[in-house]
Amino acid sequence: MKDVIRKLYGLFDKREKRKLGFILVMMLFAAFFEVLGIGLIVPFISVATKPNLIQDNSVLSYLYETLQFTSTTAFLICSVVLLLAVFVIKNVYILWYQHRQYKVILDQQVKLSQSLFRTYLTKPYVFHLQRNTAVLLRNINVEVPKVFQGVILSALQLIAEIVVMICIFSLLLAIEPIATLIVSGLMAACVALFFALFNKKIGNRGREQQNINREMIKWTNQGLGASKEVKVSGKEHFFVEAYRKHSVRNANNTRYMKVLDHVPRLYIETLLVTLVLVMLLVIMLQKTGVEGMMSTMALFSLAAFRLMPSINRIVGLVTTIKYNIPAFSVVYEDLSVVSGRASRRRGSGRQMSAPPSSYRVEPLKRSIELSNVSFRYPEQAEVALSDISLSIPAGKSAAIIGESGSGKSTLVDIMLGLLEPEQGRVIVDGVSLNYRMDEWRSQIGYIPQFIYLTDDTIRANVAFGVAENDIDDAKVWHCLEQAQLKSYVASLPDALETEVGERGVRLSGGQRQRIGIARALYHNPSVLFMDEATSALDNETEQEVMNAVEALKGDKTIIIIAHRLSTIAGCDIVYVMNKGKLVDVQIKSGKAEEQPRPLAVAGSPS
Ligand SMILES: Nc1ncnc2c1ncn2[C@@H]1O[C@H](COP(=O)(O)OP(=O)(O)OP(=O)(O)O)[C@@H](O)[C@H]1O
Repeated sequence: MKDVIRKLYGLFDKREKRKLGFILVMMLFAAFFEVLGIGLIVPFISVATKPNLIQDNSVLSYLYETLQFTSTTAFLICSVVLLLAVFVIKNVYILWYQHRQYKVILDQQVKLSQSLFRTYLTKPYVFHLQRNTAVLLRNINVEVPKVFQGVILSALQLIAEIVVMICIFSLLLAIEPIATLIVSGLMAACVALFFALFNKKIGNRGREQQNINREMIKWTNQGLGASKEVKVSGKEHFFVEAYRKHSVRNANNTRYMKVLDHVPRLYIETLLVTLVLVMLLVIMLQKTGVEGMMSTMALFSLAAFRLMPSINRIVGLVTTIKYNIPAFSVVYEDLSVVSGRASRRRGSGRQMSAPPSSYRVEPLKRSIELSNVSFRYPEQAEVALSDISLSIPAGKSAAIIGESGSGKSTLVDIMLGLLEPEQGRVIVDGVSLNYRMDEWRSQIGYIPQFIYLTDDTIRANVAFGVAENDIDDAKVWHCLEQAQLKSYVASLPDALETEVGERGVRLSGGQRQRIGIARALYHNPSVLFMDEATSALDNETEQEVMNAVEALKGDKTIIIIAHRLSTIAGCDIVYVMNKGKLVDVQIKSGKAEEQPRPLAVAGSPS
C-alpha cells in the first residue's frame, strides 16, 4: 500500500499536489458543514417543541438576553431564519466544492489519459506488434478513469471521512465513554471480519474485471472491424456469443461488487439490532431496573447510529480503492516502467516526433545503406533478416522482390526506422539512423499495402495529421493528380470535402490506395517507400500510377516492394530476398560503382 501511495504521489507535479491538498481541505469543510447541518436540526426541534428550554438552557437564555428578544416566537422565527441560512450556505458551498473537486480530478484524468496515449503512440513499433489494441484502448479509456475516480477521489474522500469519524467519535466519547467504546469495538470487529473475509476477493475481482473489459472491447472490435467477412461467412452468432460470455462475466462481477457494497451496513445493523433486542429481552425477563437499562440502551443506540453511516462510507471507500488498485498498477506500469525502458532505447521509440515543419528538412543527398543488418522479432527463434548489406543511391529506384515471408516488409520497416536492427546499422547520408530519426521521418513517404483512411474528408485524408486550417488545397490537388485520382475527386459533388466513411468504406479499394499514395506525397518526401502499394489496383490504373511514380525518379529515391514484375519494370536496382537473406542484386541501370563492394549476396549481379 505504501508503494502505491508513493507511486500515486509521483503522478502529480508540485502545483497539482497543492491543488489536491486544497481539495482535501475543502472536503473537510464540506464534511464539517454536513455535520453542523445535522447537528443544528436536533436542538432546533427541541426548542420548537419545548419553548421553555430557552429559559432553562444557559446558552439559549444568554443568547435570548444578549440579542434582546422580547418574545419566544421572535426567538423561534430568528432561529428558523438562521437555520435556513446555514442550510443554504452549506448547500451552495457543497455545490461549489463538488464542481472544484471534479474539475481538479478530471483535469488530471485528461492529462494522464493523454500522456498514456502519447506514450503508446511513441513506443517502438515492436511494442505495437506485441500488444493487443483492445488492451491499449481499455487502459486509456477505462483504466485511467478508474485511477482517478476509483482510487484518487476515493482516497481523498476516505481521508475526509476518517477525520469526520474521529470528530464524531471524540464527541460521543466525551458524552458517553463506555457505550461509545463498546459500540466502536463491536463495529471495528465487524469491519475487520468483513475485510478478512473479502479483502482478497475484492482485489481478485478488480483484476478479473480488467480482463473482462479487454475481452469485451476485443470482441466488439473484431466483430465490427471484420463486419464484411462476418456477414459473408454468417458468423454473426459466433461473435455475439463470444461477446455475450464476457458480458455475463461483467454483469456477475458488477453484481458481486454492488451487493458487497451493502454488506457492511446490513451486517453491522443486524448486529446492533440483535444487541438491542437481546438487551430488551434481558430487561423484560429481569423486570428490574428497567428505567436505568433503557437510558443506557438509548445511549448505545445514539452512539451506534451516529457512527454507522461514517463506518459504512469508510468500508465502501476502502472496497472501491482495493477494487480499482489493479487499474492503477497497469496504468503506472505502462506509463513509467515501459516508457522509461523505451526512452532508454535508442531511436524509434524515443520521443514523439514534432510536426515535420519544425525540422530543417534535408533531402537525401547520397544514399541509404544497410550494413550487416540482422533482425529477429521478439520471442522468435528464427531471425527474420540475416546479415543484410546494401546501398541505395539517392534519386534511384530500388525494388525488393522475393517469396512471401522472405523478409521484404521487415527490411522496409528497418529502413523506415520502425524496427531496430538486432545487429548492424542503417546509415542515411553517412549518419547512423539512430542519430537522425526525426529528420529521417520528415523525409520519407510510406505507402503500405492497406491504407488506413480516417473517417473524414478526402482533403483531411490526403493531408493526414495536418490541422484543418493549415491544409494547402492546391497541394492536395497536385498530389491527387500524381496519384491519378484528380479527375475522379473533381467529379464528386463535394470534391475534396467528400466524406470517405470509416476506414474509407465509401471508396473502392483502388481509390483508397490512390488516396494513400497522394497522402505519402503531400509532405513532398525525398524518399518514397511503397510496400505492395499498387497490388490492389487493376493493371491499367497501376500502370498510370507507376508512370506517375516513374516521373518522380531522380527527384525522389523510391523503394518498392512488389510481386508483379510489371510494377518494378522501371526500377534501377532489384534486390531479391529469400528466407531473410539478400540472395541477388540486379542493377538494371545507373552507375554500378555506387554500389558498395563486396555486397553480402549469394547470387551475382546481372
Ligand atoms: N510481428 C511479427 N512477429 C513475429 N514474426 C513475424 C512478424 N512479422 C513477420 N514475421 C515473420 O518474419 C518473416 C518475414 O516476414 P515479412 O512480412 O517481412 O515477409 P514478406 O516477404 O514481406 O512477406 P509478404 O510478401 O507475404 O508480405 C516471416 O517469417 C514472418 O512470419
